[in-house]
Amino acid sequence: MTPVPSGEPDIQCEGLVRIFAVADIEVQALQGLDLFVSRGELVALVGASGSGKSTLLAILSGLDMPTAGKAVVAGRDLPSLTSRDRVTYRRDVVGFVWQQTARNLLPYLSALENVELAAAIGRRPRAHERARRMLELVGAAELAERHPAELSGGQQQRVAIAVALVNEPRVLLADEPTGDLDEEASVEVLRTFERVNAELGTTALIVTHDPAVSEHVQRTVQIRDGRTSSEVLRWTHTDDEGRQHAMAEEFVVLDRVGRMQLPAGYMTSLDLRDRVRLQLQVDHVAVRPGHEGGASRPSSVGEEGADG
Ligand SMILES: Nc1ncnc2c1ncn2[C@@H]1O[C@H](COP(=O)(O)OP(=O)(O)OP(=O)(O)O)[C@@H](O)[C@H]1O
Repeated sequence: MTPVPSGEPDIQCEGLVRIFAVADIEVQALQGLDLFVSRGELVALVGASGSGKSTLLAILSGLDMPTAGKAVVAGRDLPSLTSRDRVTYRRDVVGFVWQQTARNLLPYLSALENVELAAAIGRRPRAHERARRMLELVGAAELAERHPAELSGGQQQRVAIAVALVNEPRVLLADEPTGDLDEEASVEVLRTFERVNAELGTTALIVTHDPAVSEHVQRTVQIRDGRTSSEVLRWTHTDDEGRQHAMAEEFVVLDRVGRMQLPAGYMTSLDLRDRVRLQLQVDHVAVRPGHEGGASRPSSVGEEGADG
């Protein structure tokens, strides 16, 4: 596989399309999705049920192939990987944490044995020491000898993070890792993601419905109808007196050809539908309903400014 060029984002999706054919019907699960995640970033992906989150994760984890578009993870061009490359990719490049704890851990092995087994499959030397170190990192050192049935849901997910990271993957993918947990356990698991991201610098993408996630990540990306629609960026601002303030701002995602998604609430409140009028102002673009004042008249080719 090709070496990773430095400075490239760890996850690059451009114009990603995934169409499922069910009987005579085609379902467009991803409709030209763009997503870039830099090396070492911790990003949450949120979106309504059916918006395409799991489809994206299946592609990024090497389980599914896109119908069209670009998907590059840690320098690996996913659509062009052979089935053999795919095995190496899944073993060495990406780690996973799934919602269902049973999918993450083997029930008849202790926490430590689960992590050791993953290290052995990854053919890593000193599997035992590595596994112990990983359990320490996720705050589960004292749980090493317990079997999954003897651990709470949150503890199981922390051990699952140790399993996912023991082979030092470049990218960690998590699908609803807090989906089955109560609020307290969710926070504990999200803090663990923050800690491993800070200490190991692993790039992480967490798919979630959990509204608490945004406080634990640098960026929350919203996906709607198979495309990224908005992003919330978070940062810490230090004022003149040295006090630190948590800041957040939401942006709408604009792709390279100028497409964006208006928030559903804006469309409803101004009854924006079918077509709209755009007007270029000095420092912004105005969007107005296209169906007022005889507006539904189609503008002729070459007519400047649909606002007339
Ligand atoms: N194997 C499949 N065959 C047919 N349609 C599929 C398949 N997988 C997903 N879809 C469809 O693609 C769309 C996106 O589904 P996906 O599971 O990616 O959404 P999601 O955002 O992960 O939803 P949820 O939050 O409920 O898990 C949906 O309309 C879904 O019905």
